[in-house]
Amino acid sequence: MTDPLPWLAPHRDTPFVGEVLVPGSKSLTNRVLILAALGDGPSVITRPLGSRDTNLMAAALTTLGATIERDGMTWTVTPARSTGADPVTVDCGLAGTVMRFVPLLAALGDAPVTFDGDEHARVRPMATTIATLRSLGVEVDDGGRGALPFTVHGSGRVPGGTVEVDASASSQFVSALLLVGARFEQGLDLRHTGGTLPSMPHIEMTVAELRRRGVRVDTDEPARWVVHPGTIDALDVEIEPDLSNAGVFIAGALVTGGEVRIRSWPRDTDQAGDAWRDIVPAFGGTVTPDGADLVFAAGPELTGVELDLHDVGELTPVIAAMAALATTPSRLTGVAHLRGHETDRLAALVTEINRLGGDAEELEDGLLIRPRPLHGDTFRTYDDHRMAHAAVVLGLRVPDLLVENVVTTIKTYPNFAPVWERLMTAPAKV
Ligand SMILES: O=C(O)C1=C[C@@H](OP(=O)(O)O)[C@@H](O)[C@H](O)C1
Ligand SMILES: C=C(OP(=O)(O)O)C(=O)O
Repeated sequence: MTDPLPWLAPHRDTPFVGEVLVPGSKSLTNRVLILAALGDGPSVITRPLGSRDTNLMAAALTTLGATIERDGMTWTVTPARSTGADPVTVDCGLAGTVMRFVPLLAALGDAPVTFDGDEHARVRPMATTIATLRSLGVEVDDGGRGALPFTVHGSGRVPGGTVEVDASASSQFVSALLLVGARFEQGLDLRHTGGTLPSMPHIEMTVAELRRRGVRVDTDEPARWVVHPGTIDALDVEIEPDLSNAGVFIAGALVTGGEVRIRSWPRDTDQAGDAWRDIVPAFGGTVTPDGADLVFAAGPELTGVELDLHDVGELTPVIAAMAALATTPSRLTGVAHLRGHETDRLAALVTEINRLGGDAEELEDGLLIRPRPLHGDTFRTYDDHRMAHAAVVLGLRVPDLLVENVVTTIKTYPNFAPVWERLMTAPAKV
């Protein structure tokens, strides 16, 4: 879905003071959907995220034989009784979790499954998925491209055992294997062999969700995971609010000198977005628990930051927007792998911040941002929801900023633009 007309981002000269309950977590919803589809009985998911990425995941699992009944904010997932053998196609859109996780499930079935996605999905790193499947003895026809589209020819069983992956381009290659490892005949003994491993909280989330469903996962050695073969228990769960997406509202409060209450912030969570509790003080702001909520408030000055974002790379675009509006320079490192995200986020952020008159520079593994007065222009979003989030944060302080294709935010946040407009155009509270 694309918007033909650029959207004028709300701008304000007064502090934004408000509260928001963000929709459910993408990463949790898509893991819980997969584990429910592999479970030993039906599972009920409450407050799932209903966005493009999770709808694509639900459609993919349905294509592979699961049944998903939706009743408002409750989805009931019944695993496939038996999979057919007729060829089927899965649309991955631009969703990393669909393109990396679902091919491993396809390997467990009998039907040839062809995976494809958006134009840009065809350049996202997928060679590790293809190599992994082949090392597990699964036939993959990729026409020699090492990328989407490709067809997985499952044979109904995967012996499993020892597997080595280089997941330096994405933690999702590890999570994909862990999610299905218990269903391999010998389980899985997985080692990451690459130099760096990004997004560790996302891998920890995968392990935690497996353990909650009775799967034995040993993590005694760094970069090694042993998943014991066995069943995956069905489990009814409620999905936590998406803390990464909460970041755009937190940034809105910080760049306007205001305050935002994020409702129902989970006290104990595996989400990468929990890192906002540490990032906000680095920008000079404060974080105060209040009942089930967290209140994030601006400090006297929005100071620049030196942050290694290796573990929480998906927060980078919004942090970069805040950095461009700060009073001192910022250095963001540890995120070379962002070049393989929805777009090359390092190049995109430099181009778009500098289009507004900013001074951003690409580093080998991150960004250097020196604040400068910015002017309005059309901020390109490259079909990347988080580039749109960066744009609207900048628009709060930069007049006449137009956001190209703001609707791209439906990837992880239905209705984002109207919600943002309503909150950000509300009168200042006194
Ligand atoms: O497993 C997941 O749910 C995710 C893992 C991370 O991917 P990378 O390790 O590729 O950054 C993250 O950035 C992405 O938004 C979601
Ligand atoms: C990198 C992201 O998404 P994906 O799951 O498509 O990799 C993201 O949401 O920032």
